[in-house]
Amino acid sequence: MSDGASSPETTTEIEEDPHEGGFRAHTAITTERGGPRYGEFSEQVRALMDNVRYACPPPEVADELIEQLAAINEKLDATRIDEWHSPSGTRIDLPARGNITLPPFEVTDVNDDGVFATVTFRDFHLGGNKAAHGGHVAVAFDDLGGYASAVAIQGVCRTAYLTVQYRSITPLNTPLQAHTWADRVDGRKVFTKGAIYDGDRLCAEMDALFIKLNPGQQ
Ligand SMILES: CCCCCCCC(=O)SCCNC(=O)CCNC(=O)[C@H](O)C(C)(C)COP(=O)(O)OP(=O)(O)OC[C@H]1O[C@@H](n2cnc3c(N)ncnc32)[C@H](O)[C@@H]1OP(=O)(O)O
Repeated sequence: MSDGASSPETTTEIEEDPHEGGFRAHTAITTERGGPRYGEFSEQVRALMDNVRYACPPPEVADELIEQLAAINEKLDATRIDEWHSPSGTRIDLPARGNITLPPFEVTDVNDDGVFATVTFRDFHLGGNKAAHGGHVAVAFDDLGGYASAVAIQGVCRTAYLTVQYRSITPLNTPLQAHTWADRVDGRKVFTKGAIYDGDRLCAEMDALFIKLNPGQQ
């Protein structure tokens, strides 16, 4: 029995050696984890997060929702698995690789000029007065910057620092153009830049350092 708040005791570890450092698992990339409806499932969770951000449930509705959510959490708790085999983060066919903790993005191109993506901040990502929260903007940059760094240096990187210049309001529920690229590589260091635009308008810029992990490095 679980209260649904946290339940690591039920997380199933799969017996193999899935880890060689960083984010890299030995497990195969597959778009089949979670089944054919995992994308719909993720979208329902995102819709829940959006609705909760704006919801003001009257007490009787809250009573009902608490029961329903507790039942859902109990059901989900029973399906927990280790991070390497979880579909979230590995479903490369879905927005943000199926990771609902990231603002949903779709990578449109990866080439010598870097990574190009469309990112949409949703109601859940509200900072205030219809604008995206700056932290969520940084999350998008971290992931897409990490991607550009990994491509540039052909290895897994971790963020050493990441700064964001917020140039103008980043709107919600608007497909925005994101671009991240390796500006300079020096040994294991990838100096990476990024920008998010709403059409011609610059919303934010990133200046970051990603470090290529050594073999086995966490
Ligand atoms: C596709 C999916 C993409 C997903 C991307 C998501 C990325 C993330 O969010 S990672 C999570 C956030 N980051 C972290 O938790 C990292 C925590 N920090 C660390 O683990 C370590 O400090 C780490 C790995 C960054 C560097 O440590 P280590 O490998 O020992 O390197 P270290 O020898 O200290 O430094 C290497 C070089 O970088 C430089 N350096 C390291 N950190 C910094 C820094 N913050 N500022 C400036 N320079 C730095 C060092 O001076 C050194 O330079 P040089 O080679 O010229 O002497």
